[in-house]
Amino acid sequence: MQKTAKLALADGSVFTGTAFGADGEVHGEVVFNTSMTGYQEILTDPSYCGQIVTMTYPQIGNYGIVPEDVESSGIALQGFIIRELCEIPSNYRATQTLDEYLKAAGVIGLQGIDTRALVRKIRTVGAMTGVLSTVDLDDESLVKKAQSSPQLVGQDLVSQVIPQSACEWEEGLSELAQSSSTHSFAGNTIDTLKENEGNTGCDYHIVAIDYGMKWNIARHLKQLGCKVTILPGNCTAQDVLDLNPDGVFLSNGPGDPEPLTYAIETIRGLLGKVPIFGICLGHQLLGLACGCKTFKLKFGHRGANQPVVNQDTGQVEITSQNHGFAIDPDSMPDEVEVTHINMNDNTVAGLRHKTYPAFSVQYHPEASAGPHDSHYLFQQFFESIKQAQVSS
Ligand SMILES: NC(=O)CC[C@H](N)C(=O)O
Repeated sequence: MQKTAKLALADGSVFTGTAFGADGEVHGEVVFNTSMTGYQEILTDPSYCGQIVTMTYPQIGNYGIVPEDVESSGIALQGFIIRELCEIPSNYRATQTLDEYLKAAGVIGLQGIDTRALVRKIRTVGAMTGVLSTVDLDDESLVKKAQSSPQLVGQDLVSQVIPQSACEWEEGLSELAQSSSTHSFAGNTIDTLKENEGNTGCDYHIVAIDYGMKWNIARHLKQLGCKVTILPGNCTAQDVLDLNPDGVFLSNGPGDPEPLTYAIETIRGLLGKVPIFGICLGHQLLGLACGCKTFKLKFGHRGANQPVVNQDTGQVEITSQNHGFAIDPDSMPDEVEVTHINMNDNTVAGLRHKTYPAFSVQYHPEASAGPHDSHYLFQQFFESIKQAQVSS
């Protein structure tokens, strides 16, 4: 029997559809993702903590759930909204349907609403707080709850998703990921790249500071030959330096970067002492540590086809993105320069410190899901480590 679920937004609108996944009630910032594939990677990306995610692609669930494709140990997002659930997936790798997966994880799903109308509203009004419920179906009550639920700005959501302790990361890319990555390396496999380009990270010890890291980043670093030590996002600069790393990686993560003063302080303590590479939240935190400011975008960038232009080469990369905040270019101190720009709205998509070996991007070179155009950034990180070692 079909069960009703409702989404109410803080602006007073209510969307009524059919429930799938778990029962209950949640609140969160309602955002949308335009990727045609990758719902499993989106569900398990810890950066969505505190958010209710709507997919714009009309049918979701077609290839089921594959245990080895997860980006973290669980689902951090609050709720999942789609136009239509595919109930009979077709994929030899799948072990579960999307419905079964969300039920087991206790995550509420809503299907059968006009997701295009919802996305147009978010684009017009901006990302809003919403309440998703299968238990309270009273419109007025739900709208009131949406209006009184906390906003995402100003909250520290990282503390909800960071690992409890340090660990060594041992997993490389899956065989399938390795073979599909070959396209993006101009016909080279990762192994031939290692042989041809010499030191592509082999033997480097990378400390990855985990603010809610997508596992495919660690898989890439491992696959490229690094020893990868993961430290929780609340570590100190001394914790990192005690491990004597060759390079430090700053991960993606959820929510507003500005309240994360402990992370910003740690990065300040590392700048100039060790080469740094940051992705997404890691990029925003590096910027803040260098003296930049961040601001909230109207509705963010979440999808797998965001065009970014590299200011050094003039080349355009098609990138995977998931963020709601960005670096304010007017706040940049002289020591920092913009390296990449998002071509949809000219926001800052990459930066570099002019004197210290430290750079970062607002998007996801590890893809998962998405194109592999930006994989070269891992090589760039290794190059900056090599140069730092030569000149020291
Ligand atoms: N994927 C991420 O790291 C997201 C960064 C940050 N939480 C934002 O929304 O902008």
